Amino acid sequence: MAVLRPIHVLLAGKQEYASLSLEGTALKVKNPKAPAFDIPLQCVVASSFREDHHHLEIAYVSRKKTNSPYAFIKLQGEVKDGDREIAEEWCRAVTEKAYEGTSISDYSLRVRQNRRLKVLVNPKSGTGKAVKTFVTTVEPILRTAGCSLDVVHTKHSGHGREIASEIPLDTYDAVLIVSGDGLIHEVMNGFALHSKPRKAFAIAIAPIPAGSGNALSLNLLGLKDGFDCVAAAMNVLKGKLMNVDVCSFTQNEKRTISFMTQSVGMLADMDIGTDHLRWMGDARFTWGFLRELAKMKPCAVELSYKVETVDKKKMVEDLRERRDHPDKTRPPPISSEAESDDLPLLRYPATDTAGWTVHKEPMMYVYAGKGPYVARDYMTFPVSLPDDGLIDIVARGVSARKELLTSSLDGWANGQAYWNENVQYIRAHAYRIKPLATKTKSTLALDGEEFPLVEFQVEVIPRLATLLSPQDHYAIDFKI
Ligand SMILES: Nc1ncnc2c1ncn2[C@@H]1O[C@H](COP(=O)(O)OP(=O)(O)OP(=O)(O)O)[C@@H](O)[C@H]1O
Repeated sequence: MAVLRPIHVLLAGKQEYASLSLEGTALKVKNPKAPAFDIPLQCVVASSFREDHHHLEIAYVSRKKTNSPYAFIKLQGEVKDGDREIAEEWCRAVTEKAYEGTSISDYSLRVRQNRRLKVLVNPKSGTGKAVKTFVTTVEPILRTAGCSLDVVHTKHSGHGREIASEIPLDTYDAVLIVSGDGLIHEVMNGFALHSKPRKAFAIAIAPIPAGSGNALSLNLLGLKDGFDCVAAAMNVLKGKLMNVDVCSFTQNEKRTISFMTQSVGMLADMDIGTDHLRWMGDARFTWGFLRELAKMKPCAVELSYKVETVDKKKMVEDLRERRDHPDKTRPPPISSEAESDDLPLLRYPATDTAGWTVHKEPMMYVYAGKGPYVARDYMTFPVSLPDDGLIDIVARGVSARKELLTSSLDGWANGQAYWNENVQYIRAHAYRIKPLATKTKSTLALDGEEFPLVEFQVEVIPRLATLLSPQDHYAIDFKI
């Protein structure tokens, strides 16, 4: 493009003009008396020119070092006389290029600039810093990018569900959840109560990690960026729409949406038993695990499942295929036009038992879910796929305390516990849990929230929910 010849700018604090030029997928900034540097276009938030002050601004995010978190930076200066007549068009072209490629052609909902966002901030999540994090870190990025924001601070437990159940359709491009996984669970269950649930689920959800576990954020952004609110804000601006499976959890004929995990046994006790320690951040899970390890209490439940595969090598192969060939292996989106507005009926009524495998031996825990991470350092489902219509189940046999300790804490951090022979890893269409002993108190955790441990069934609703994601698969840090 002709206007994208280099532009010359006197940057703040400098004596000589720097040249800014677009080279490939980056803006190159060359200062006469300082090393040149690149700003990758994918990191550019906005580029603008104010004619009255001849002032140019490039807003972008960058890391100081390879492993440091992202920071939001504004490069500002006065445009040289002679370049001013092209400055406005130059900035517009740079911004346009910075948002190019953020749509994926076969997903009809195009990612747009200036997104319209409903923002839910939970003042009580995690270490209680959600409001401050949003105002100081996230909001400036979104406003600079020209997003429109409708911000609500949740006032009580259940408030997120109420808002989501009445959310107007065709008004927001995404719902931002400045909290942890609990508020995401609420919003999805609010969508399920909406008068047009399928259409509500088509509104993308984007997490801003301000909770303690932040599993969804880890699954979308990876271990390095999963707790980085600047990276999460960039996902809000540039993330692609990713359709993901959710689970339909039925207990006493009541249906609840579970987007992440269900657990019984020691891992549920570890999660629910440390809820009052949210101020500790995710260190609470390690503390809780050690506490449960001291008790070594197996859980007495019957697990039955409609299996797809138990072949661990095959599941790794499927993961590799999905990662290496996302376009070939991604199932087509479910067209909201062709479907009814309602949620699908259950495919597996309680009477359906043919072809189900039943497992009654004592176990330390049963953990089922979608998405590799359940918390930082806890990659429980390393081979999980977002949209295969299946749920991954981990059933941990009873073993010696020492073996459980060494294989778990180390093995979960990098997912290698997957290969442990005491870990049965099942990929299923649906499963059921029936408590066998009524005297031992046991816990059921659904997306990290406590539920009564009475009989329940889980089956997958394929690709019902929509997320914003930098890539259209989970961020996979599992060595395969
Ligand atoms: N104003 C409020 N007062 C009390 N509770 C609230 C309020 N707003 C939301 N909640 C509740 O706070 C709970 C905890 O939030 P959330 O799960 O998002 O954070 P977290 O537990 O710190 O993080 P994570 O689930 O990732 O570990 C949610 O279940 C939600 O219902």
